[in-house]
Amino acid sequence: MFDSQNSDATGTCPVHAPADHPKVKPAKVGILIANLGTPDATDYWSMRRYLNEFLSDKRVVDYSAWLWQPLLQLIILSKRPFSSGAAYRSIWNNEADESPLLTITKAQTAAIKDVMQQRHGDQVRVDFCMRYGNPSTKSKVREMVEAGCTKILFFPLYPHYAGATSATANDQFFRALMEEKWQPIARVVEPYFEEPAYIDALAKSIETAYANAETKPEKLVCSYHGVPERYLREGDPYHCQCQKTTRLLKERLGWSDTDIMTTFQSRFGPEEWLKPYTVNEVARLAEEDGVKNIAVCAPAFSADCIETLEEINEEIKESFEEAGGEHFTYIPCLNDDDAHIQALAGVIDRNLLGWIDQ
Ligand SMILES: C=CC1=C(C)c2cc3[nH]c(cc4nc(cc5[nH]c(cc1n2)c(C)c5CCC(=O)O)C(CCC(=O)O)=C4C)c(C)c3C=C
Ligand SMILES: [Fe+2]
Ligand SMILES: [Fe+2]
Repeated sequence: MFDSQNSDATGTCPVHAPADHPKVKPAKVGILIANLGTPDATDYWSMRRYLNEFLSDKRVVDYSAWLWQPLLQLIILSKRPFSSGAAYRSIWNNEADESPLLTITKAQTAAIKDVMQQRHGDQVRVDFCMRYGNPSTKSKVREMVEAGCTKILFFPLYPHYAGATSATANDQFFRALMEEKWQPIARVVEPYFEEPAYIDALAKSIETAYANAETKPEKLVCSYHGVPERYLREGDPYHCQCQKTTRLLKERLGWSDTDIMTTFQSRFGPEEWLKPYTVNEVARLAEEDGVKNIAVCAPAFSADCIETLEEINEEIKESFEEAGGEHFTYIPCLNDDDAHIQALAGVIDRNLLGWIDQ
C-alpha cells in the first residue's frame, strides 16, 4: 500500500511503486470554513437558482416533497426572487460585484489563513466553501485533496448548532467525501456559542458601540435568526444555545436582565417560529414601554449579510421608528475583527489537536 507519510521527497513509494505510479504530495491538513451561500447576482434567474437550492433542502424546510415542491416551484419561486433580488440590490457590494456575505467570508478566510500559517506554516491549507451556490463544498474538498490534504477539519461558521445550518453544511461535506477515491480523514468543528473568546469579542463590540452612541441605548436586543418553533420541540438545540449566548453576554457585560433581551427574526411561511419576533418586539418596546433608544446585535451571524444589513438595519429599524422609537443603533457582526479571528483561530487550534505539531 502506498503511504505518503513514508514516501520520499519526490512522492515515490520507497517499497514497490511502479514507475508510472501517481505522484503523492506531502501530506497537509485542510481547514475548510463553510458559510451558508449567497446568490451570484441579483437578477431573477440567479436569485431563483439560489433560493431553489436553499429552500429545497429538507434540513431547512422539512415538509414532504409532494406538498412542498409544487408550492415552491409554482408560487414561491415565481415571486420571491423579485423581492429578495431587490433586497440584495440594496446591500450589494457593487465594487466587487458580490454579496456582502461573500466579501466578508473571503476577508475572514484570509485573516484565519494568516494566523494559521504564522502558527503552523505549510502544514495547513485554509479555504472556504458555501453550502448553497459558489464556491461549492464539493469543489473545495476536491481542491484540498488534489493539494495533498490527507486530513480535513470542516468548520461551519455558525456559533449555534441548527439542523438548518450546521447539520446541512456537514451533510454536504460528507457527501463530497463520498466521492473521493482516497478519502481524507475528517473532523467537524463543534458550535462555539459559549466559547469565552467569542463572548468576549461580542461584548467588546457592544461596549464600543455603546461608547460611540450619541445617547446610551436603553436596551440591547440580541436578534437571532429564527427557525420553526416545531424544530425546537423535535429536538433541535438552537433555541437553547441562543438563550445561553445572551446570558453569557449579559454576565460578561455585568448587566441586569432588563438591559438585554433575546428575540428571533426572519420568519418564513405560515408556521409559528421561535418567539418573540424581533420586528414585533422592537415596536412593542417603543409603543408599550416607551423605549426611545435601542441597540440591536445579531450574535447568530458570523458575518453581515442580507438578514442583518437589510432586515435588521432597514425593516426592523423602520418598525421601531414607526412605533415611536427615536435612536436605533445596529451593532455589526464580528466579521473579520481581530478579536473574532483570534477566537475562531482558538477554536480551530483546539480541534487540530493531535493532527499537527502545535
Ligand atoms: C425557510 C426557512 C429558513 C430557515 C429555517 C433558515 C434558518 C437559518 N438561516 C440562517 C442564516 C442565514 N439565512 C440567510 C438567508 C435566508 N434564509 C432563508 C430561510 C431560512 N433560513 C431565506 C429564504 C434566505 C434568503 C434571503 C431571503 O430571500 O429572505 C442568510 C443570508 C445569506 C446572504 O446571502 O446574505 C444567512 C446567513 C441561520 C443562522 C438559520 C438558523 C439557525
Ligand atoms: Fe436563513
Ligand atoms: Fe430553549
